[in-house]
Amino acid sequence: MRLHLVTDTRPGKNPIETVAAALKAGFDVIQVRPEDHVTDREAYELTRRVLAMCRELGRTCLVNDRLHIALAAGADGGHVGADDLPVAAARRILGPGAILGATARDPQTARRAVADGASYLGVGPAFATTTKAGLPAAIGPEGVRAVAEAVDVPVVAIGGVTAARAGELYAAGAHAVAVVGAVSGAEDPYAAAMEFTR
Ligand SMILES: Cc1ncc(COP(=O)(O)OP(=O)(O)O)c(N)n1
Ligand SMILES: Cc1ncsc1CCOP(=O)(O)O
Ligand SMILES: [Mg+2]
Repeated sequence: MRLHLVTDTRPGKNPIETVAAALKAGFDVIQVRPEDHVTDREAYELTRRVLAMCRELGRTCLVNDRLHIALAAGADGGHVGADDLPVAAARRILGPGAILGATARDPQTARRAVADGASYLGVGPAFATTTKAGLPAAIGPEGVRAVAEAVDVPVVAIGGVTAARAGELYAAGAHAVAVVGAVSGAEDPYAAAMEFTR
């Protein structure tokens, strides 16, 4: 699970086209991240389509925030952060076998999340991003390293990740990087995704 694509469901974006490009380029994990304006029905239908695409290639499909949709669609797991269900509650809902990601920006939060049942940590924003508003300052590769050294689960660096800068994050101990804009905002999403797999 070294390359995660997180879907972009903002108006004007085409998440299915971006997911297809990322899968073709070799991304291992797709996280369906429905924006707030997306209804549960739409999020469910998007997840079913993405899951079918992942299943064909043996890749992993996760759902951000909306764990009932992860369960209903039969996805591999979900991801929660500070404004979502607590990690322990999310684990109870998803069950022991599911993949459960949790957001952590510092070692203390990271250790707590792992103790509560997280199977990987989403860590960031690694670099400045315009994709999500209201985030704290970027923690940089050194912030990612601090979390990676504190836990024994995979760390997934997120936020402002480009193909050019992914190497710094792997070098800092990130097991994987998660990407939104660098692929979904590209004129040619497949070419952009291939930059990562190269
Ligand atoms: C891999 C990964 N890491 C972090 C996040 C962010 O989750 P969260 O803090 O709950 O913010 P939202 O994505 O829900 O806006 C993530 N989605 N994936
Ligand atoms: C959801 C989220 N959580 C922290 S940064 C981020 C958005 C990352 O998007 P991008 O890859 O376009 O910077
Ligand atoms: Mg969330």
